[in-house]
Amino acid sequence: MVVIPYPGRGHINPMMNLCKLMALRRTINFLITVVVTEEWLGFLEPEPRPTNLRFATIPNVIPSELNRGADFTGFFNSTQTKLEEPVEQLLRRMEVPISVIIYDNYLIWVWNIGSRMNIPVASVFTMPATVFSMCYHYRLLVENCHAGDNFSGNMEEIIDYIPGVPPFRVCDLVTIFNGKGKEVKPATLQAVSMATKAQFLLFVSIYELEPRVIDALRSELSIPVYVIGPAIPYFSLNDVSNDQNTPDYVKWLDRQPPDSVLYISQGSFLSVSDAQLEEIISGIHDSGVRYLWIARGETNRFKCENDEKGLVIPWCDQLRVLCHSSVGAFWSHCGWSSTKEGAFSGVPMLAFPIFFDQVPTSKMIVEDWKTGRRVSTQEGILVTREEISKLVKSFMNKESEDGKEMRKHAKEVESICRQATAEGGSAQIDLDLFIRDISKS
Ligand SMILES: O=c1ccn([C@@H]2O[C@H](COP(=O)(O)OP(=O)(O)O[C@H]3O[C@H](CO)[C@@H](O)[C@H](O)[C@H]3O)[C@@H](O)[C@H]2O)c(=O)[nH]1
Repeated sequence: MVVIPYPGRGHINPMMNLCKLMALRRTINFLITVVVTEEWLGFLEPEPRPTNLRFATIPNVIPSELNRGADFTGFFNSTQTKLEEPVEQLLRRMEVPISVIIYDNYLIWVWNIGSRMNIPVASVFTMPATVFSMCYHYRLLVENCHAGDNFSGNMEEIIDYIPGVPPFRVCDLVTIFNGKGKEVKPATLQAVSMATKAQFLLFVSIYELEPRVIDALRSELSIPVYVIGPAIPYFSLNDVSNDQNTPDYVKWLDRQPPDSVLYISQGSFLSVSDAQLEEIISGIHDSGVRYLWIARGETNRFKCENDEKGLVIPWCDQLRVLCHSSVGAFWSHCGWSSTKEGAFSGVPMLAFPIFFDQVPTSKMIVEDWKTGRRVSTQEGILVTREEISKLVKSFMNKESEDGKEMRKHAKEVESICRQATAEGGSAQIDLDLFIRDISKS
C-alpha cells in the first residue's frame, strides 16, 4: 500500500493517523509506504510508528513547509506540477508490488499515475464531507446564482438544495467560490470530480456528525465511500500516562483550576492580519481569562510574561492539551483536524475561521452541533479588543444558561466521537470494510 499525503501539516496529520490506525488493525496484511519529501521525513521520523509502516522520500522539489503560509497559491501550484515525476519514478522503482495507492484528494496527478501503472487508487478528503458535497454540487450553486459569473452578491441568501446539507447562508460556503482563495477553485473542483472516478473514496470524518450528507453522497456516487473516523491521535492518548518527560505546558495546565483555560490556536500555517492579532492579544489580556496560546513562530509578538495567567508557546501536543481537565474552551480557526480534536475532547469552541473549509466548518460547530459561538459575524471586519474581551469573558462563564446548554451539547458530541471510534463503532467498521475491500482488489 502506497500512501501519498499532500505536503502540509493539516493534511499529513490525518493521513499519518489513518496509516497508523490501519497498521494496527488485526486484519491488515499490507506493508504501508508513505511517500514524503526529505524535509517532511525530518519532521515525521522521530515519531514512533508500527513496524509495517515505513517512509520513502523524494527530493525537496517544492517550497519549504516552514513558510508555506506566506504564499498559499504558489505552494499549492507547486504541489500540482512538481511532485508527479519524482513520485512516479519512485513508485516504478519500488521493490514490492503495489496493491493500492491512497492519496490526498488535492494531488490530482496521482489518479493519472494509478491509471498509467494500472493500480487502484483511493482518494482521501481531509476536509468535511459537507465541503466535498458543496464542491461536487458546484453546478447547482451556479444555476441558483449563488456562485459563478452570475452570483447575485447577496451573502445572506439561504442555500437549501445541496443534498443532505442542512440549510446555510451563502456566506457560509467554502470561501474559494465567492471569497478568499478563488485562485484554487478550478483545481479544487477538478480534484473533487477526479475523486469520484477513483476506486475508493475516504472521508476522515465521523458519520454521526454529518450523516445526511454522507448518505446522499453514497447514493449519488458509483464508488464505495468509507467514513473512517476523525483520524486524530486518540489511539496514543493513553501512552502519556507513562510519560517520563511531561512537557512544561502540561505541568502548567496541571496547576490551573478545572475548565479555566482558553486554548488558542490557528492551526499549522495560517494567521489573521497583524491588526487583528493585536486586537485579539489585547482583548484576551483585558478579559482576565487564563489562556494557553499557540503562537508558532510569532511568540515574540506577544510581549508578555508567561505566568500563572497565561502561557504562549510555539507548539504543543494539541489533543493532549484539549483533553486536559483545566482546558475549558478552544479558540479555533476551525481547520478540520482541530475541529475534530475539539469535538472529541468535548470542549466548546470560539470559531474564528480564516478561509476555505473553515467557514462552513464554523457554521457546523455553531449552528448544527451547537457547540460554539462565532467571534466574527462579518468577514473582513476587524473585531475590536473590547468585543473580544466581552465575548471571551461571557464564553468562559460556566454559569450562564446558554453556556450550560452549549457545554451539554459539547459533551454529547464528545460521546458521539468516542462511540464512533470505539471497537464496533461506525469508524472502526468502515476502516475494516476498506481494508477488506482493498485486500480483494
Ligand atoms: O500546537 C499545535 C497546533 C496544531 N497542531 C496540529 O496541527 C494540525 C492542524 O490541522 P488543522 O486544524 O486541520 O488546520 P490547518 O493546519 O490549518 O489545516 C489545513 O488543512 C485542513 C485539512 O484539509 C483544512 O481543514 C484547513 O482548513 C487547512 O488550513 C492538527 O492536527 C493539530 O493537532 C499541533 O499538533 N500542535
